[in-house]
Amino acid sequence: MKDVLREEFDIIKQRIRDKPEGSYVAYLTTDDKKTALNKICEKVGEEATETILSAKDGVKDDIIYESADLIFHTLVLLAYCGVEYDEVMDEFDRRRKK
Ligand SMILES: N=c1c2ncn([C@@H]3O[C@H](COP(=O)(O)OP(=O)(O)OP(=O)(O)O)[C@@H](O)[C@H]3O)c2ncn1[C@@H]1O[C@H](COP(=O)(O)O)[C@@H](O)[C@H]1O
Repeated sequence: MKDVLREEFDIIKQRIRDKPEGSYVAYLTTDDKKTALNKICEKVGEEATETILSAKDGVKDDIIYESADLIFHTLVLLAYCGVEYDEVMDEFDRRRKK
């Protein structure tokens, strides 16, 4: 099965590295480290709140849309902090009840 999240993570890393014109990820990550981290964390917090509100409203399409925003910004945070996708997957694997 195609691993869309892994592919997305690789694109995010490429955008952080190359900072192409018009890239949203580049916009979030181009400032000095403290500012960039604040910008990313603010988005993660905002999207978490929107996900919670959508769950409470109970509209499935909104929950999907907002949680995709949350997961996307979490991937940006991980990539910016130098965490590899596989390191998070390994942690899930470690927790899995065998
Ligand atoms: N998956 C995403 C993605 N998900 C969300 N976003 C952006 O995240 C921002 C979310 O901000 P807001 O919540 O304020 O905006 P909103 O969701 O439109 O509005 P509300 O939820 O507030 O109603 C928007 O600007 C979205 O465009 C994304 N921006 C980019 N990607 C992917 O990331 C990769 C790199 O993108 P670029 O860096 O733009 O090249 C590409 O594969 C893109 O498809």
